[in-house]
Amino acid sequence: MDTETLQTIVFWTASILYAINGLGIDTFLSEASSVLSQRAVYADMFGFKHTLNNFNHNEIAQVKSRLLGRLIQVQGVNHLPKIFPYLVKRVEQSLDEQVALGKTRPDGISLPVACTVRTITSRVMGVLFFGEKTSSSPILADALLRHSKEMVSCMAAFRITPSFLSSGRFVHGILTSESEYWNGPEHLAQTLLGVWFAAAHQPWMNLDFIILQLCRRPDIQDALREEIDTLEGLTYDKLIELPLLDSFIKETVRLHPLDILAVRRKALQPYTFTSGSPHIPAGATVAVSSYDLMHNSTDYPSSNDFQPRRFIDTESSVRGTKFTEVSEKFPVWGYGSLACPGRFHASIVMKLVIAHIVMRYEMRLEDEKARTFWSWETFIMPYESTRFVVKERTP
Ligand code: HEM
Repeated sequence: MDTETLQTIVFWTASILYAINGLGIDTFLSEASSVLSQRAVYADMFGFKHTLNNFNHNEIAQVKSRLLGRLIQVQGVNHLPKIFPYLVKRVEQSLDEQVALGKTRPDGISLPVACTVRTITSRVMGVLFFGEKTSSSPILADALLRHSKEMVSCMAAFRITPSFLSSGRFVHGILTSESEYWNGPEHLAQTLLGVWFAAAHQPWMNLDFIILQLCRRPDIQDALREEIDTLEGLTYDKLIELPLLDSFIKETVRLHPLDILAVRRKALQPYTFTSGSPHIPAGATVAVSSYDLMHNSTDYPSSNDFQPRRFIDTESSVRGTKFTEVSEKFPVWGYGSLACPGRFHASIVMKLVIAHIVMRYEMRLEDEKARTFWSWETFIMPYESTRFVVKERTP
């Protein structure tokens, strides 16, 4: 794909999806702000309208519903340095647990990449969401781990279920017996689980691709060790500033985004952009091609090459930009006022997990030829069966 994909019209199973890069994300979002809904996209994608009552799935952008996001982004980030030591403890503990579950081989311990990073990420995020004590309950920890997996299964199921079967009354009636269930604390819990899904689902998949990259590149493992070794004691402030770690993560995510589209918005009414095109019918989804934006050869010279130091060394405009930065050149966090409020949480958890794994183990793929990812619609997903071998480093 290239930037000409702007006017690409992709016919999807039920709705029409337009990839619009030529307008620029700013124009696309500001011009059509009164008719485009982010929430309606996720409601369709995850089937919320079938399972959540009182959920205004066609909302455009109200201050009240953004409150949680604002809290995460402002208050949540302010608290990260204080929570950091508890996160470190949980990473160490869950890494030990996962390694103990691995298969011993003459050259190390073999572990499934996806299951290992998913479990560690979920355990660490659990501390952020529920505190050290509550999140250490094995029942809660397992339920949290299962939740995002089951959400993804529901998402796939609702995409293929005939609409009369997945209608709100049918499924909701079974789940709740049409009671007041969703109006009380359970409604609050459901909202929290919505944010939990946002937090638990994506970081582990990014980490999966990062571990695969590290396995293929022992030189990067060494370079990261050298960088982390320069720190005297791992603190939040020091970890977020490590340039190679940040650039390496950002480059891996640039080349392996989980979705080749970004900033998806559903048109609640028909809309024609002032330039005269494109015309978006009501019910269609509009998005930008993150693939094209992140392969643009002006910002990313030799854009298909993996360059772990790209954001440190390049002469292009992306030099010095950080993983957590929201930009048209890196739209994985979305864009504008609805951009992901949890990106600082995601970044610190990912950095902590990588730092601990590379400092304790050397790693490689169990089978160099194993398939590592598959795609579904516009999504790219890690294979569950890919394994890596970790070997304890000698100090
Ligand atoms: C690598 C990990 C993550 C990625 C790639 C990611 C990406 C995104 C994207 C693309 C959006 C939609 C933005 C838009 O449509 O413009 C979003 C929304 C959101 N994310 Fe994340 N996210 C990640 C981790 C997290 C974490 C750890 C949290 C919570 C601590 C979180 C909480 C949220 C919430 C609450 C929203 C909805 C915001 C709103 O509607 O105002 N995300 N995320």
